[in-house]
Amino acid sequence: MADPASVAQIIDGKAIAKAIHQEIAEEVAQLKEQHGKVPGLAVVIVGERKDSQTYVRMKRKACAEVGINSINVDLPENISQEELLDQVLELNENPDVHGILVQLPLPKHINEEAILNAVGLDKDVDGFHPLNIGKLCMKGREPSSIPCTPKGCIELLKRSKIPIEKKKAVVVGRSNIVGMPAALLLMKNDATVTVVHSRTPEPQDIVKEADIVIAAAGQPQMIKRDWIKPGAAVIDVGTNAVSDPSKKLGYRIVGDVDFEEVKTVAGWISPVPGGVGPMTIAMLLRNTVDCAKAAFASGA
Ligand SMILES: Nc1nc2c(c(=O)[nH]1)N[C@@H](CN(C=O)c1ccc(C(=O)N[C@@H](CCC(=O)O)C(=O)O)cc1)CN2
Repeated sequence: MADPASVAQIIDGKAIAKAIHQEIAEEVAQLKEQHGKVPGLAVVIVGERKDSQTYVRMKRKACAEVGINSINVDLPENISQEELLDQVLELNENPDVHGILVQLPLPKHINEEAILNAVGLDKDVDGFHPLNIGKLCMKGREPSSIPCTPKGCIELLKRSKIPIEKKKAVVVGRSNIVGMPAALLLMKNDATVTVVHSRTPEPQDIVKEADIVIAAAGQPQMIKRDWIKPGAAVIDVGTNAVSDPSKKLGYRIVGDVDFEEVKTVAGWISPVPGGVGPMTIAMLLRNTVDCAKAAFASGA
């Protein structure tokens, strides 16, 4: 039985995201008053993947709730590379669109890199354009947008008053959309950062040294109690569906962290669901409003 005195503080991502939605709704109302127009986000989805459909529905609903105009672009699975590219180029030219989000993953026959490179820098609300990622790598450079999930992780730490500067941070996973940019962002915030991945020998020995752990490996409940330094902050990015016949859908979502075990040793822990996921969407709204503000300021 866990000692209740040693149970971690739960980082309530849902509540933090709700507060951010409220802040954004107020900003959008002000923009409408000042400029007579609201930010517009094009949410592009290709195909029928159930998980992507769910995330896109959540993004469109969040836009509606805060007053952002969501421009829905639903495309068939068999769309060609050229047709998709044309859609993105058209959105780049549309003055009512301030942000373009192409839901990932794309079908296998589409060259993801070519599509993400085509999103205009000033509308890159996902922060996946190579120039934005390049600027994230460099000292003294500011990307126009920062990828939503890693930005959400940092926001969770900051709003929970967890110090980052001078701390040892370990990122588990090196994906383009989470692990790699999360490591860069932690470094920008003056943490000392190590990345462990599927080819790292004995990753638990490295994770055990961390004051801050960002788990983004895509491996259900991989991180156990004995991987974690007592008092560490553990941010779980995993969204893994595991079979659970007792659930209506036949599965449930778990993170990369064994929550029940790790909460008995960590100082802070973000749950799944209700941790980083809602922050991904809150940061998308944030990036959209920031892109719109830059466009309005430039007279667009
Ligand atoms: N273009 C992009 N594609 C993808 C991104 C992204 O940032 N940009 N990230 C992921 C998926 N994702 C957003 O698209 C995302 C994942 C999870 C959640 C979320 O709120 N999850 C809930 C649980 C939901 C459930 O029960 O299924 C939670 O954690 O509480 C939001 C967004 C891949 N693609």
